Amino acid sequence: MKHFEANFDGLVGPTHNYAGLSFGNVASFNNAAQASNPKAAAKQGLKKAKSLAEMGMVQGMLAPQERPDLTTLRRIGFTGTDAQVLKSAHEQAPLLLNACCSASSMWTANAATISPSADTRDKKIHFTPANLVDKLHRSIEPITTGLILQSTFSDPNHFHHHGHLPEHASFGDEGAANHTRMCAQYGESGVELFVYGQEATNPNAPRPAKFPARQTLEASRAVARLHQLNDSNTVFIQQNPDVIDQGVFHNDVIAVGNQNVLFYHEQAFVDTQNKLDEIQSKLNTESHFIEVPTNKVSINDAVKSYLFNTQVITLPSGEMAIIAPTDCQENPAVFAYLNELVTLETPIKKVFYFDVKQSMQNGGGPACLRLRVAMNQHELSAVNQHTLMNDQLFSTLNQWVDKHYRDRLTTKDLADPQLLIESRTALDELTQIMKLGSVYQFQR
Ligand SMILES: N=C(N)NCCC[C@H](NC(=O)CCC(=O)O)C(=O)O
Repeated sequence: MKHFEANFDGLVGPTHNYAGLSFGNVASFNNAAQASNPKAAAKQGLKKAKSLAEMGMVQGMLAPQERPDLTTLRRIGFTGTDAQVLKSAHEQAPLLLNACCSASSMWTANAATISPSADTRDKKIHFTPANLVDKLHRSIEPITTGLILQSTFSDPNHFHHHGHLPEHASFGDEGAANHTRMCAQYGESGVELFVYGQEATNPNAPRPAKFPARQTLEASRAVARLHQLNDSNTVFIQQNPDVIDQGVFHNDVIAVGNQNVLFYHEQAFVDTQNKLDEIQSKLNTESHFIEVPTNKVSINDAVKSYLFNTQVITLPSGEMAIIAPTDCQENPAVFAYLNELVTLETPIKKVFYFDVKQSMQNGGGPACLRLRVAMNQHELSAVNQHTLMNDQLFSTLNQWVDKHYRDRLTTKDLADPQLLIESRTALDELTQIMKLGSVYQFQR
């Protein structure tokens, strides 16, 4: 049976803005308080998704979350009409209002961890929404994420949905941004790499000194248990705490895998050689470990350009390609490295560049914008077909963006009651376009 990797990109929501909410994420901090362009952001994302579909990839879209999040604002004590809630939050606690308005669900690499049916004991695809507890604005995502995933992958014969992990720092979980899977073919059992930033329950284990380590080993192990994986198809690897302190807030900022390729920076991990040996011993195919040395690409250049937040995809021809942000073209060291990479003896033969600058300015590159689901033809038939990218969905969603999105937004605009109305109107229409049912609180 045919099997492949599908990518589900996050549709950028109407409140996309720069609020400097992510301590440890250099771009988010540096661009705080700049004006954003939600319309351009959504269109950049749609263009990337459509281009991958045109390359012959299976491409889906995941709906954004409801923002401003009035449910959370009421939960923390703001009362009255919706407009009054926004006004008093703006006056009394503007930073909390910003957190409740972030369009951060666009980075669907953080939506969940997914294990394909080839790896799991019950032979179903497993989904665990990430609790994202390290950041307030992201910790309010998992319940709606679960609902959106369930309405996208609804057939219980194929899809096994779990709740998010306990909402405590010991179980900090950032989803697929700290998880990658290696395999020979997508439909064959593979090895799932869980990359964690710290061991929460072991105070003597290494951890970063300056910035938070968002993913814990305890969370990674819990997800592996829930997903019915075992020792022979998992490897747990610690991220190098020194690079977290240089702005590598997720593993997908420093490493990415696809099939038998692991593309990573020399400084990405702790105990690198032993971990590579463990991966190779558990994998039933010859691996290509493509290690990028510091003397070719510094950590600073990797963080600025997002060289590793690229998608490594297998094209229908069997060749691999890298989907990179245009920022990689603009960085001389990184551009030179990529030009050299395609000439080397590795499966990666092409690089395609995409302008996703609206997302990059908040620290989200091409790989942050997508959630990978390895699946077979039967499983794909069981997916909500209205979420799959094609000419029609592309043009419908572009028109929908043109109709509802602003082309300029600052944090000052977030209390505007009109923005709430615009967002709800847009999302209500979107649930009809994508046949999602009532996934939002305002629809319930
Ligand atoms: N690497 C992956 N997979 N995802 C990138 C997530 C970026 C996101 N930025 C933000 O949430 C910034 C929001 C703001 O500052 O307005 C984050 O830090 O969680």
